Amino acid sequence: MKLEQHQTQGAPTVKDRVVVRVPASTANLGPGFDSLGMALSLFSWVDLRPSTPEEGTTVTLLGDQVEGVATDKTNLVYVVAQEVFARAGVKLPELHITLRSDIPLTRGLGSSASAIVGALFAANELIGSPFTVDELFQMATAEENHPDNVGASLFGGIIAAAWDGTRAEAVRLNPPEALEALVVIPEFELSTKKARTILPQQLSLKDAVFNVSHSSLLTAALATGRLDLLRHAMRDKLHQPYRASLVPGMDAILRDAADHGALGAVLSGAGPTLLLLADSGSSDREEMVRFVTDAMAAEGISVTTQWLLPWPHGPEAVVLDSDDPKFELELSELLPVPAAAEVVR
Ligand SMILES: Nc1ncnc2c1ncn2[C@@H]1O[C@H](COP(=O)(O)OP(=O)(O)OP(=O)(O)O)[C@@H](O)[C@H]1O
Ligand SMILES: N[C@@H](CCO)C(=O)O
Repeated sequence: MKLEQHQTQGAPTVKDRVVVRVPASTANLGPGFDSLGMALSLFSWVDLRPSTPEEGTTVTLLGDQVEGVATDKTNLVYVVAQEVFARAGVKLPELHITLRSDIPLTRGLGSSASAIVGALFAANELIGSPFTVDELFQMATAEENHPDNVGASLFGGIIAAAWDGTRAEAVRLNPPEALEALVVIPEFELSTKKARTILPQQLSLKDAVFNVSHSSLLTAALATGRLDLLRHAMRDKLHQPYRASLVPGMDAILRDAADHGALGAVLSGAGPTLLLLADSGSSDREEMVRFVTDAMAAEGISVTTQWLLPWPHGPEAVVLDSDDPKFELELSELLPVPAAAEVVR
């Protein structure tokens, strides 16, 4: 039966259920601090259904990676969804929220950005999509305070973005065909807040020029498929040198990864995950994994390594009426983890 009580005259018809799958992201790509991002083939899911005042708001968490996430109205997804409803003039104070994420929390793989983008996208779909994707991008950037992770999760592929505090702009690039990524995820968490506090407030002109030039070179290299330039172009003097003390083993990996088969290596977002890019046609995958595992073990840190692909799509959504035979299916049955073969660029 449809939830007629959520339809009011002149207001959009509220849907019964929306499930969204959103990709993870890696930000900065080295020199492109707060401006370059790439979506990755690792996912989180947001499932929204309107609830009643009697049932109230519920938050159900699925899987290990969302352990510890708030299950009351302080939950990021609830808060962001309410911002969408408020802006649209729709009242939906009670929600049934189900969250699954395969993106580890506070590791530099954009878990908060995927939750924000998932909440914005699902909430917008739930009330009949009053907002454009650009409007969602503006809201996501204001929420996260930088456009790199949210832009990648929202548009897919690689994005070059800028935010002046009022308006965000982004250009999406198709990832080069042969590009793949090895993520090296340490066992410890590092909050973005802590990893930003350690940054200096001022930079020398020399270091600023270094970053502007390398970020420009990297963007052009990615746009034209010049993978041979990544080793040179992915260097950074704005954030990584200052964050190195928070991630033991990082210096050695960034310095030597290219000698062990990587195209380039960087801190993923605010860390502590490290990202090594590779050429699927020529890189020695086993040697790369051995190298990073040994380098981190030498510092007493155990890591999980995972091979991922640049993911070309933003959020994908399924909108369901309560009389749909699929209505009771779990979110990852509606939107399963895609097979690698589905990555068509
Ligand atoms: N699926 C989710 N649902 C609700 N809240 C989430 C979810 N995923 C992440 N969060 C919130 O985001 C916080 C992590 O944000 P933080 O910016 O520190 O790390 P990150 O986004 O994983 O890394 P980075 O921004 O460096 O890529 C979590 O502690 C949690 O509060
Ligand atoms: N650009 C951001 C990404 C983390 O959210 C940073 O490096 O702090």
